[in-house]
Amino acid sequence: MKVLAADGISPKGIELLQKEFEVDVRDKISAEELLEVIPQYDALMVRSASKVTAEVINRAEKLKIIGRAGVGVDNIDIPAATAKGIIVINSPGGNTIAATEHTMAMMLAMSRNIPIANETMQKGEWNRKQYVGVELRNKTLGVIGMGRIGSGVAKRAMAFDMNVIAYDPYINEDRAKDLGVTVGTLDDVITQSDFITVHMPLTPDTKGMIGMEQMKKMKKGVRLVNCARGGIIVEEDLAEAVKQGIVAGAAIDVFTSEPVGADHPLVGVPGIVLTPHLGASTVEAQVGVSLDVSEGILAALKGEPVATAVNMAPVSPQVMKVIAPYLTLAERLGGTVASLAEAPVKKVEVTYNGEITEVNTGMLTTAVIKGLLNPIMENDVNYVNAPGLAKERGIKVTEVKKKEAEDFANLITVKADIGGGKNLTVQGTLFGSEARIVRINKFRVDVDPQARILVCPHINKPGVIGTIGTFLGVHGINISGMQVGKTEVEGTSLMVLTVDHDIPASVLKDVKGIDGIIDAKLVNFYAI
Ligand SMILES: NC(=O)c1ccc[n+]([C@@H]2O[C@H](COP(=O)([O-])OP(=O)(O)OC[C@H]3O[C@@H](n4cnc5c(N)ncnc54)[C@H](O)[C@@H]3O)[C@@H](O)[C@H]2O)c1
Ligand SMILES: O=C(O)CC[C@@H](O)C(=O)O
Repeated sequence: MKVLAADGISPKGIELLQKEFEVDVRDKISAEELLEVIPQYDALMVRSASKVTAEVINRAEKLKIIGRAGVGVDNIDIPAATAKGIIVINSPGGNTIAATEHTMAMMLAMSRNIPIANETMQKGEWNRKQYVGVELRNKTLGVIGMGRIGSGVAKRAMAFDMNVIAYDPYINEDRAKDLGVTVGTLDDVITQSDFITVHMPLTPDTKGMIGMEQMKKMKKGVRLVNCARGGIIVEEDLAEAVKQGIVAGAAIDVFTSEPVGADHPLVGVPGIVLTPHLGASTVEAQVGVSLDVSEGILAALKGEPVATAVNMAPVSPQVMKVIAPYLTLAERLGGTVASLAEAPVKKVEVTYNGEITEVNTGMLTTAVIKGLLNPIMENDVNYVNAPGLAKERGIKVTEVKKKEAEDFANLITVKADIGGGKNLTVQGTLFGSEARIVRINKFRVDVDPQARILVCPHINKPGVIGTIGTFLGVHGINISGMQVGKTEVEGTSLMVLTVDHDIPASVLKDVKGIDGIIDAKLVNFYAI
């Protein structure tokens, strides 16, 4: 498999990927070049420079995952990726400290005139009177967006003896109070703050949130900081407000359109400090984000779920710890159902019993659907596209949770409605860390869902098992394991043979013709 690492990704993550995959590193790649080369790649890693548009995504032929070495995924067309079943991951925390510290650096640099003082001194000037600054102590800092970076900035600002007032419509008020932050409305922040810093993504709600109208309501001498996304503060309005003295100063790291040239409205305005999107540019953060996305890409290319996928329901690390051991089992139960079903599955009910019901099992249900669809779909089915594909095919999926354990501490039951009043049920559990299928329809079994299994309901009479063994042997198919159902149902039993070789359709047809064999279905776990 091939990975393209664009935009100057730190070598640490690339080294990790190179152990398993071929990695092409293109620190600078134009939009045209990206379009041209994308069909070759299974995974793409970018920072903020490359725009992964719908056109790039639709041109991709093998792409399975896009890794954003950073937080903001606004340079990736997520709906286009989701529609194609491409996982998009980011590094939600890898550069938090870097961006937090950059915000503090910008706030201090702006309030103490450091950039201009340095610039003039480098020219041999000694201007002490001209560059008198203001202190942070006892000032009110308004934080808009109290997520990872906003909270980090608030905490640090309090160490500078600032009062912090925050606005975030989705804020966890208890956490804000624990931090010692006052929670207010947007208007409170705008009218009461001496410094205002924004830390939210660029969305239709946040775009242009701070323009001339808001700036005119602000305290005289207010200073603004934007290390989040260009466009949250209207650039032309900010330039004008600083020129007119409505706003005393600004420190801006991010821009509506990057890179920025000398013609940008904020360039050359005295009182405005600019940096070229350096918020995440520390050695530590670049190593962090590079490792985060590389680990995600490694997992995704092995078909494992990635907790940092942004186009899937988020799964917390705590929940992931509980459900991770069951993912393969769930997928194999789905695959077993697909292989045993005589007709298209119309409905799937996944029932969870036992302790596992205490966490969100949504991802396990997706794993069941992934396993159910993978053997029958041309294209790869993954955690991103499985729910949508099931819906497209009219398969209704429901989840049931029963806290009480049955015979096993935890049990997953997949019941499929295959129409005509017929159902198919497969149950599985974990014995330690080992997956086991413990029931197929009414038959109690103990099957290791590995390699290939041949599932044969048969009449419980002498000679049937021997005949099938000899028949497969004649066709060069070795049996490496065998299980006969522990229950007999109306004179029938279930035989599950682990076979070392694929069974051609013609041989399978003949197996079905053996006296006493009711049916024979191959479950090939390599294809699930
Ligand atoms: N300059 C850089 O290099 C750099 C580096 C890292 C992150 N960032 C950017 O910083 C921003 C914040 O990153 P984070 O990691 O703290 O994200 P986060 O997801 O932890 O926090 C974002 C916060 O914004 C809040 N929010 C959303 N809509 C809002 C609205 N309408 N009004 C107020 N608050 C709103 C959310 O509730 C959330 O708490 C992102 O845009 C990210 O891309 C920039
Ligand atoms: O890649 C970068 O350096 C910028 C990253 C930053 O904007 C982010 O959203 O994480």
